[in-house]
Amino acid sequence: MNTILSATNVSKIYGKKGASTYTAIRNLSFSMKEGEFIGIMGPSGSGKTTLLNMIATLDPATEGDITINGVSLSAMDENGLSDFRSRQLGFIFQDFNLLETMNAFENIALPLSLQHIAAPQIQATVRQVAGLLGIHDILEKYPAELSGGQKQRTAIARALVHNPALLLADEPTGALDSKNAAALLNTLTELNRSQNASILMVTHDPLSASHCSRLLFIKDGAIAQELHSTGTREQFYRDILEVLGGMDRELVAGGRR
Ligand SMILES: Nc1ncnc2c1ncn2[C@@H]1O[C@H](COP(=O)(O)OP(=O)(O)OP(=O)(O)O)[C@@H](O)[C@H]1O
Repeated sequence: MNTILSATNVSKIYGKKGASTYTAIRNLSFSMKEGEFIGIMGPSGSGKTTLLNMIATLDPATEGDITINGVSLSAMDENGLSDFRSRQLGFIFQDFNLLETMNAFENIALPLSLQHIAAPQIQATVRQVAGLLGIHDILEKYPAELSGGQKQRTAIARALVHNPALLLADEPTGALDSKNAAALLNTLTELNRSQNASILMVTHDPLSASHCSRLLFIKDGAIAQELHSTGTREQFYRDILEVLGGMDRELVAGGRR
């Protein structure tokens, strides 16, 4: 299996040298194979969003390098990164980020329209992805006319339509009720299994995390622990709670020192 993502000795230091600086990610390395569903967990302020932003090509690493689909991010300039982002990455945001003035079809088509792909091909691709997500009958509707679940499926379709190498999700269930959260996680799991989609998801929620095949626990900007799903999802959920309990106990003990 191909390596889809590798981070090598990556550090992120906020602030200018000489002035006060803060090391949010320190010398972190990991790699991800095509078709993995990786979750990133960790306490507030541990560096999860910082790491995701670097992988998303939105913020450069201060040290080290990130390679996605064989391409080194540090070797590209702003234009190269922007082009790479729109072709190789798919984003699922907590609040969907659908454009209210466009209907579902146009929202889903956006990544393809930006790449100037011909209209007949856009039609065919959007309809195929909409079929995969069961939303082919709502394509003419505007976001205001969609249910929460339909908005979420539209957002996933938009993240997938250009067949990205890597799907990035930041707390994707954060704004959803438990029914829609479960539906979203089932959809991601299904995409991972049936389409071999590579998914990297930041989450605080142990239940969401239990859908992943592997979890990285970040603490103080470094990987403190890794957990693989080997048995059932229920067992994985229990293992996650155990690790989180251990991290909480350490934090409390650290606070008492
Ligand atoms: N632009 C910035 N300048 C300075 N420090 C920053 C900046 N962005 C983040 N930080 C600091 O880096 C650390 C990691 O932040 P980050 O947002 O990555 O944490 P997180 O794990 O995603 O937290 P949360 O779970 O609360 O979203 C925090 O201590 C934060 O204050």
